[in-house]
Amino acid sequence: MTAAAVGLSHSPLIGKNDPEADVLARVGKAVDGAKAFVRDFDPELVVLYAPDHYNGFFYKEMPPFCLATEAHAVGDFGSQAGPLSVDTDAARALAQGVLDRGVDLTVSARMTVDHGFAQPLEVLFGGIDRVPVVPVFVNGVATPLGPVSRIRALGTAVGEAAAALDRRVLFLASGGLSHDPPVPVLDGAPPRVADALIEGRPPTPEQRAKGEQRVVQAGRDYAAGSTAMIPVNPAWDNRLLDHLENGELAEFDSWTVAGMAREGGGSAHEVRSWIAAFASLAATGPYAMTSRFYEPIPAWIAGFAVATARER
Ligand SMILES: O=C(O)/C=C/c1cccc(O)c1O
Ligand SMILES: [Fe+2]
Repeated sequence: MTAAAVGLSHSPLIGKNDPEADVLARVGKAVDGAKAFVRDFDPELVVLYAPDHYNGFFYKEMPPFCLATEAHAVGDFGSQAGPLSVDTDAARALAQGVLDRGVDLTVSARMTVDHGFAQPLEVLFGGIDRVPVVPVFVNGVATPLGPVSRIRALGTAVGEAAAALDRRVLFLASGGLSHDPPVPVLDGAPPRVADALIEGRPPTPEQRAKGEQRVVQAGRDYAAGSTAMIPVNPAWDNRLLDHLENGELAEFDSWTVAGMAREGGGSAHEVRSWIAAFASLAATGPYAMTSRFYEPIPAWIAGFAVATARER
């Protein structure tokens, strides 16, 4: 088995609320580097760790993580809609392998995903149906959240199970780093919002457009500095990237949910996808980070990072 990893921040505001041209050019160069890395690695299977933003997972049942044997994207914020090219046999094998290793994985035979999954597949592969993929939802938004050590355990178990597949496997992380977008919170929500977060009734096109416009406006406010949201935290983000680069994954076990939210904002928990992906790569052997890009981009409500890594 050969393994590699890519971490890529997502933002639904890309292309809708863009920063200055020089920032865009630097991001474009980093993304082009990641694309070349992926092309060169030529994965036979992508294990994609990503969060959801109340499009697929709701409080009626909210697992800490869940692996899909089939998945379709809703197409929020203009992302691609439709079925993902899930490798169902590989997904079943990984699910069994993770459960055999004592991690209580939930499985979905019809997962609904949003831009968190669609965007990295579109950016790196040109579409959500171009490469065999095993989607793994990692809750990074809906509290309560469990200890980060369990995410590391999930990533390790997936990596060990993937090693048995004897294929070129790319572990791909979508999300984070520090950011505090206006994703709704159940605690204290008015009854109508609480009901939507619990039941997950699909929004009408008008409701979806209104919700998306709210996020676009929040990005404008964030960029203008006139907001109550927790600012992007480059020091915290770079500490995370340092630990990933140095293979110090056990360091994350002492990171607390409250501390992460305080330092990185309500959606900083999306870094769980990164921790899972790098734990998977580490489980296959020693690795080296081969590229690392970071920039705070308030217009996208994102501590925006792109990193690539492969086994030594
Ligand atoms: O409201 C949403 O669905 C998502 C918002 C958002 C904004 C910026 C960065 C992210 O990672 C997000 O999920
Ligand atoms: Fe997100």
